[in-house]
Amino acid sequence: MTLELQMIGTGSAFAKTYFNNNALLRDGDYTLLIDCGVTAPLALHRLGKSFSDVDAVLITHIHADHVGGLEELAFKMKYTYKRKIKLYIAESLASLLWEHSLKGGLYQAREITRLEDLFEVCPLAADQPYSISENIKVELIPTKHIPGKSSYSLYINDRIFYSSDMVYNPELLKHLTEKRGCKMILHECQLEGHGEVHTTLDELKRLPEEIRGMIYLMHYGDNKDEYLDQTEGMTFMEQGRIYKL
Ligand SMILES: O=c1ccn([C@@H]2O[C@@H]3COP(=O)(O)O[C@H]3[C@H]2O)c(=O)[nH]1
Ligand SMILES: [Zn+2]
Ligand SMILES: [Zn+2]
Repeated sequence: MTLELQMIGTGSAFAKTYFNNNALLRDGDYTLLIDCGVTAPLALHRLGKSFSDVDAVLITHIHADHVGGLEELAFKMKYTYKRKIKLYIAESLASLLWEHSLKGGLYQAREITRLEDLFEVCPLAADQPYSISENIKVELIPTKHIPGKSSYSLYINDRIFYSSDMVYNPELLKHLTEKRGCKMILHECQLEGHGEVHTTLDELKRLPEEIRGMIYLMHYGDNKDEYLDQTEGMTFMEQGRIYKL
């Protein structure tokens, strides 16, 4: 079965010409939303879609470009579509997501007091594969992003690495490609400046050619087009395009 990946956004946190870096991963009729940032509702709308098309959501970490659309998702599911979808999230992040991010907007005395009142919460342990649908298997890989805060990359079906937000980690990319059969790398990419909490394009350019050939760049800034001929064989992911995996 061929999976389809469609980035509803490919932008960095504060990009304005691209939506937040969130994705739809489709397995036939089943649709997993990977991260749900502030711009996710509008991004879906622009593609002629809505949260009614989503069967489950997976969260990589708690930044607004990855979770800021969950309040709308939760309210729409509860009051409009009247269904509780699965929320896949690292066990270390579930209570933080509620207490530090969603409770302020979603809490309603008696009716909505916990994340479980809105979602079927599926806590994921790191470094273990989970079956999400018939043909989607996901493993969370803890990766460094913000000091002192947990953040996760995804390893999908033992062949696709989805970095989400992370600092440069060439050893991990080498390990995945050399020892774990990784064939495709969807990697965040900061175009300019120092990669204090992200991975820069200059850092990715240092990788061996055979790894660069597997890399699709995402989470980039508004001026991506200035870098089209400076990627050393890496490919910019296009927002909205459907990729067959
Ligand atoms: O120590 C910090 C923490 C945060 N930030 C900015 O806030 C953004 C939050 O979302 P993001 O993780 O996609 O990108 C982050 C950066 O743009 C930063 O530059 N340095
Ligand atoms: Zn981000
Ligand atoms: Zn982040």
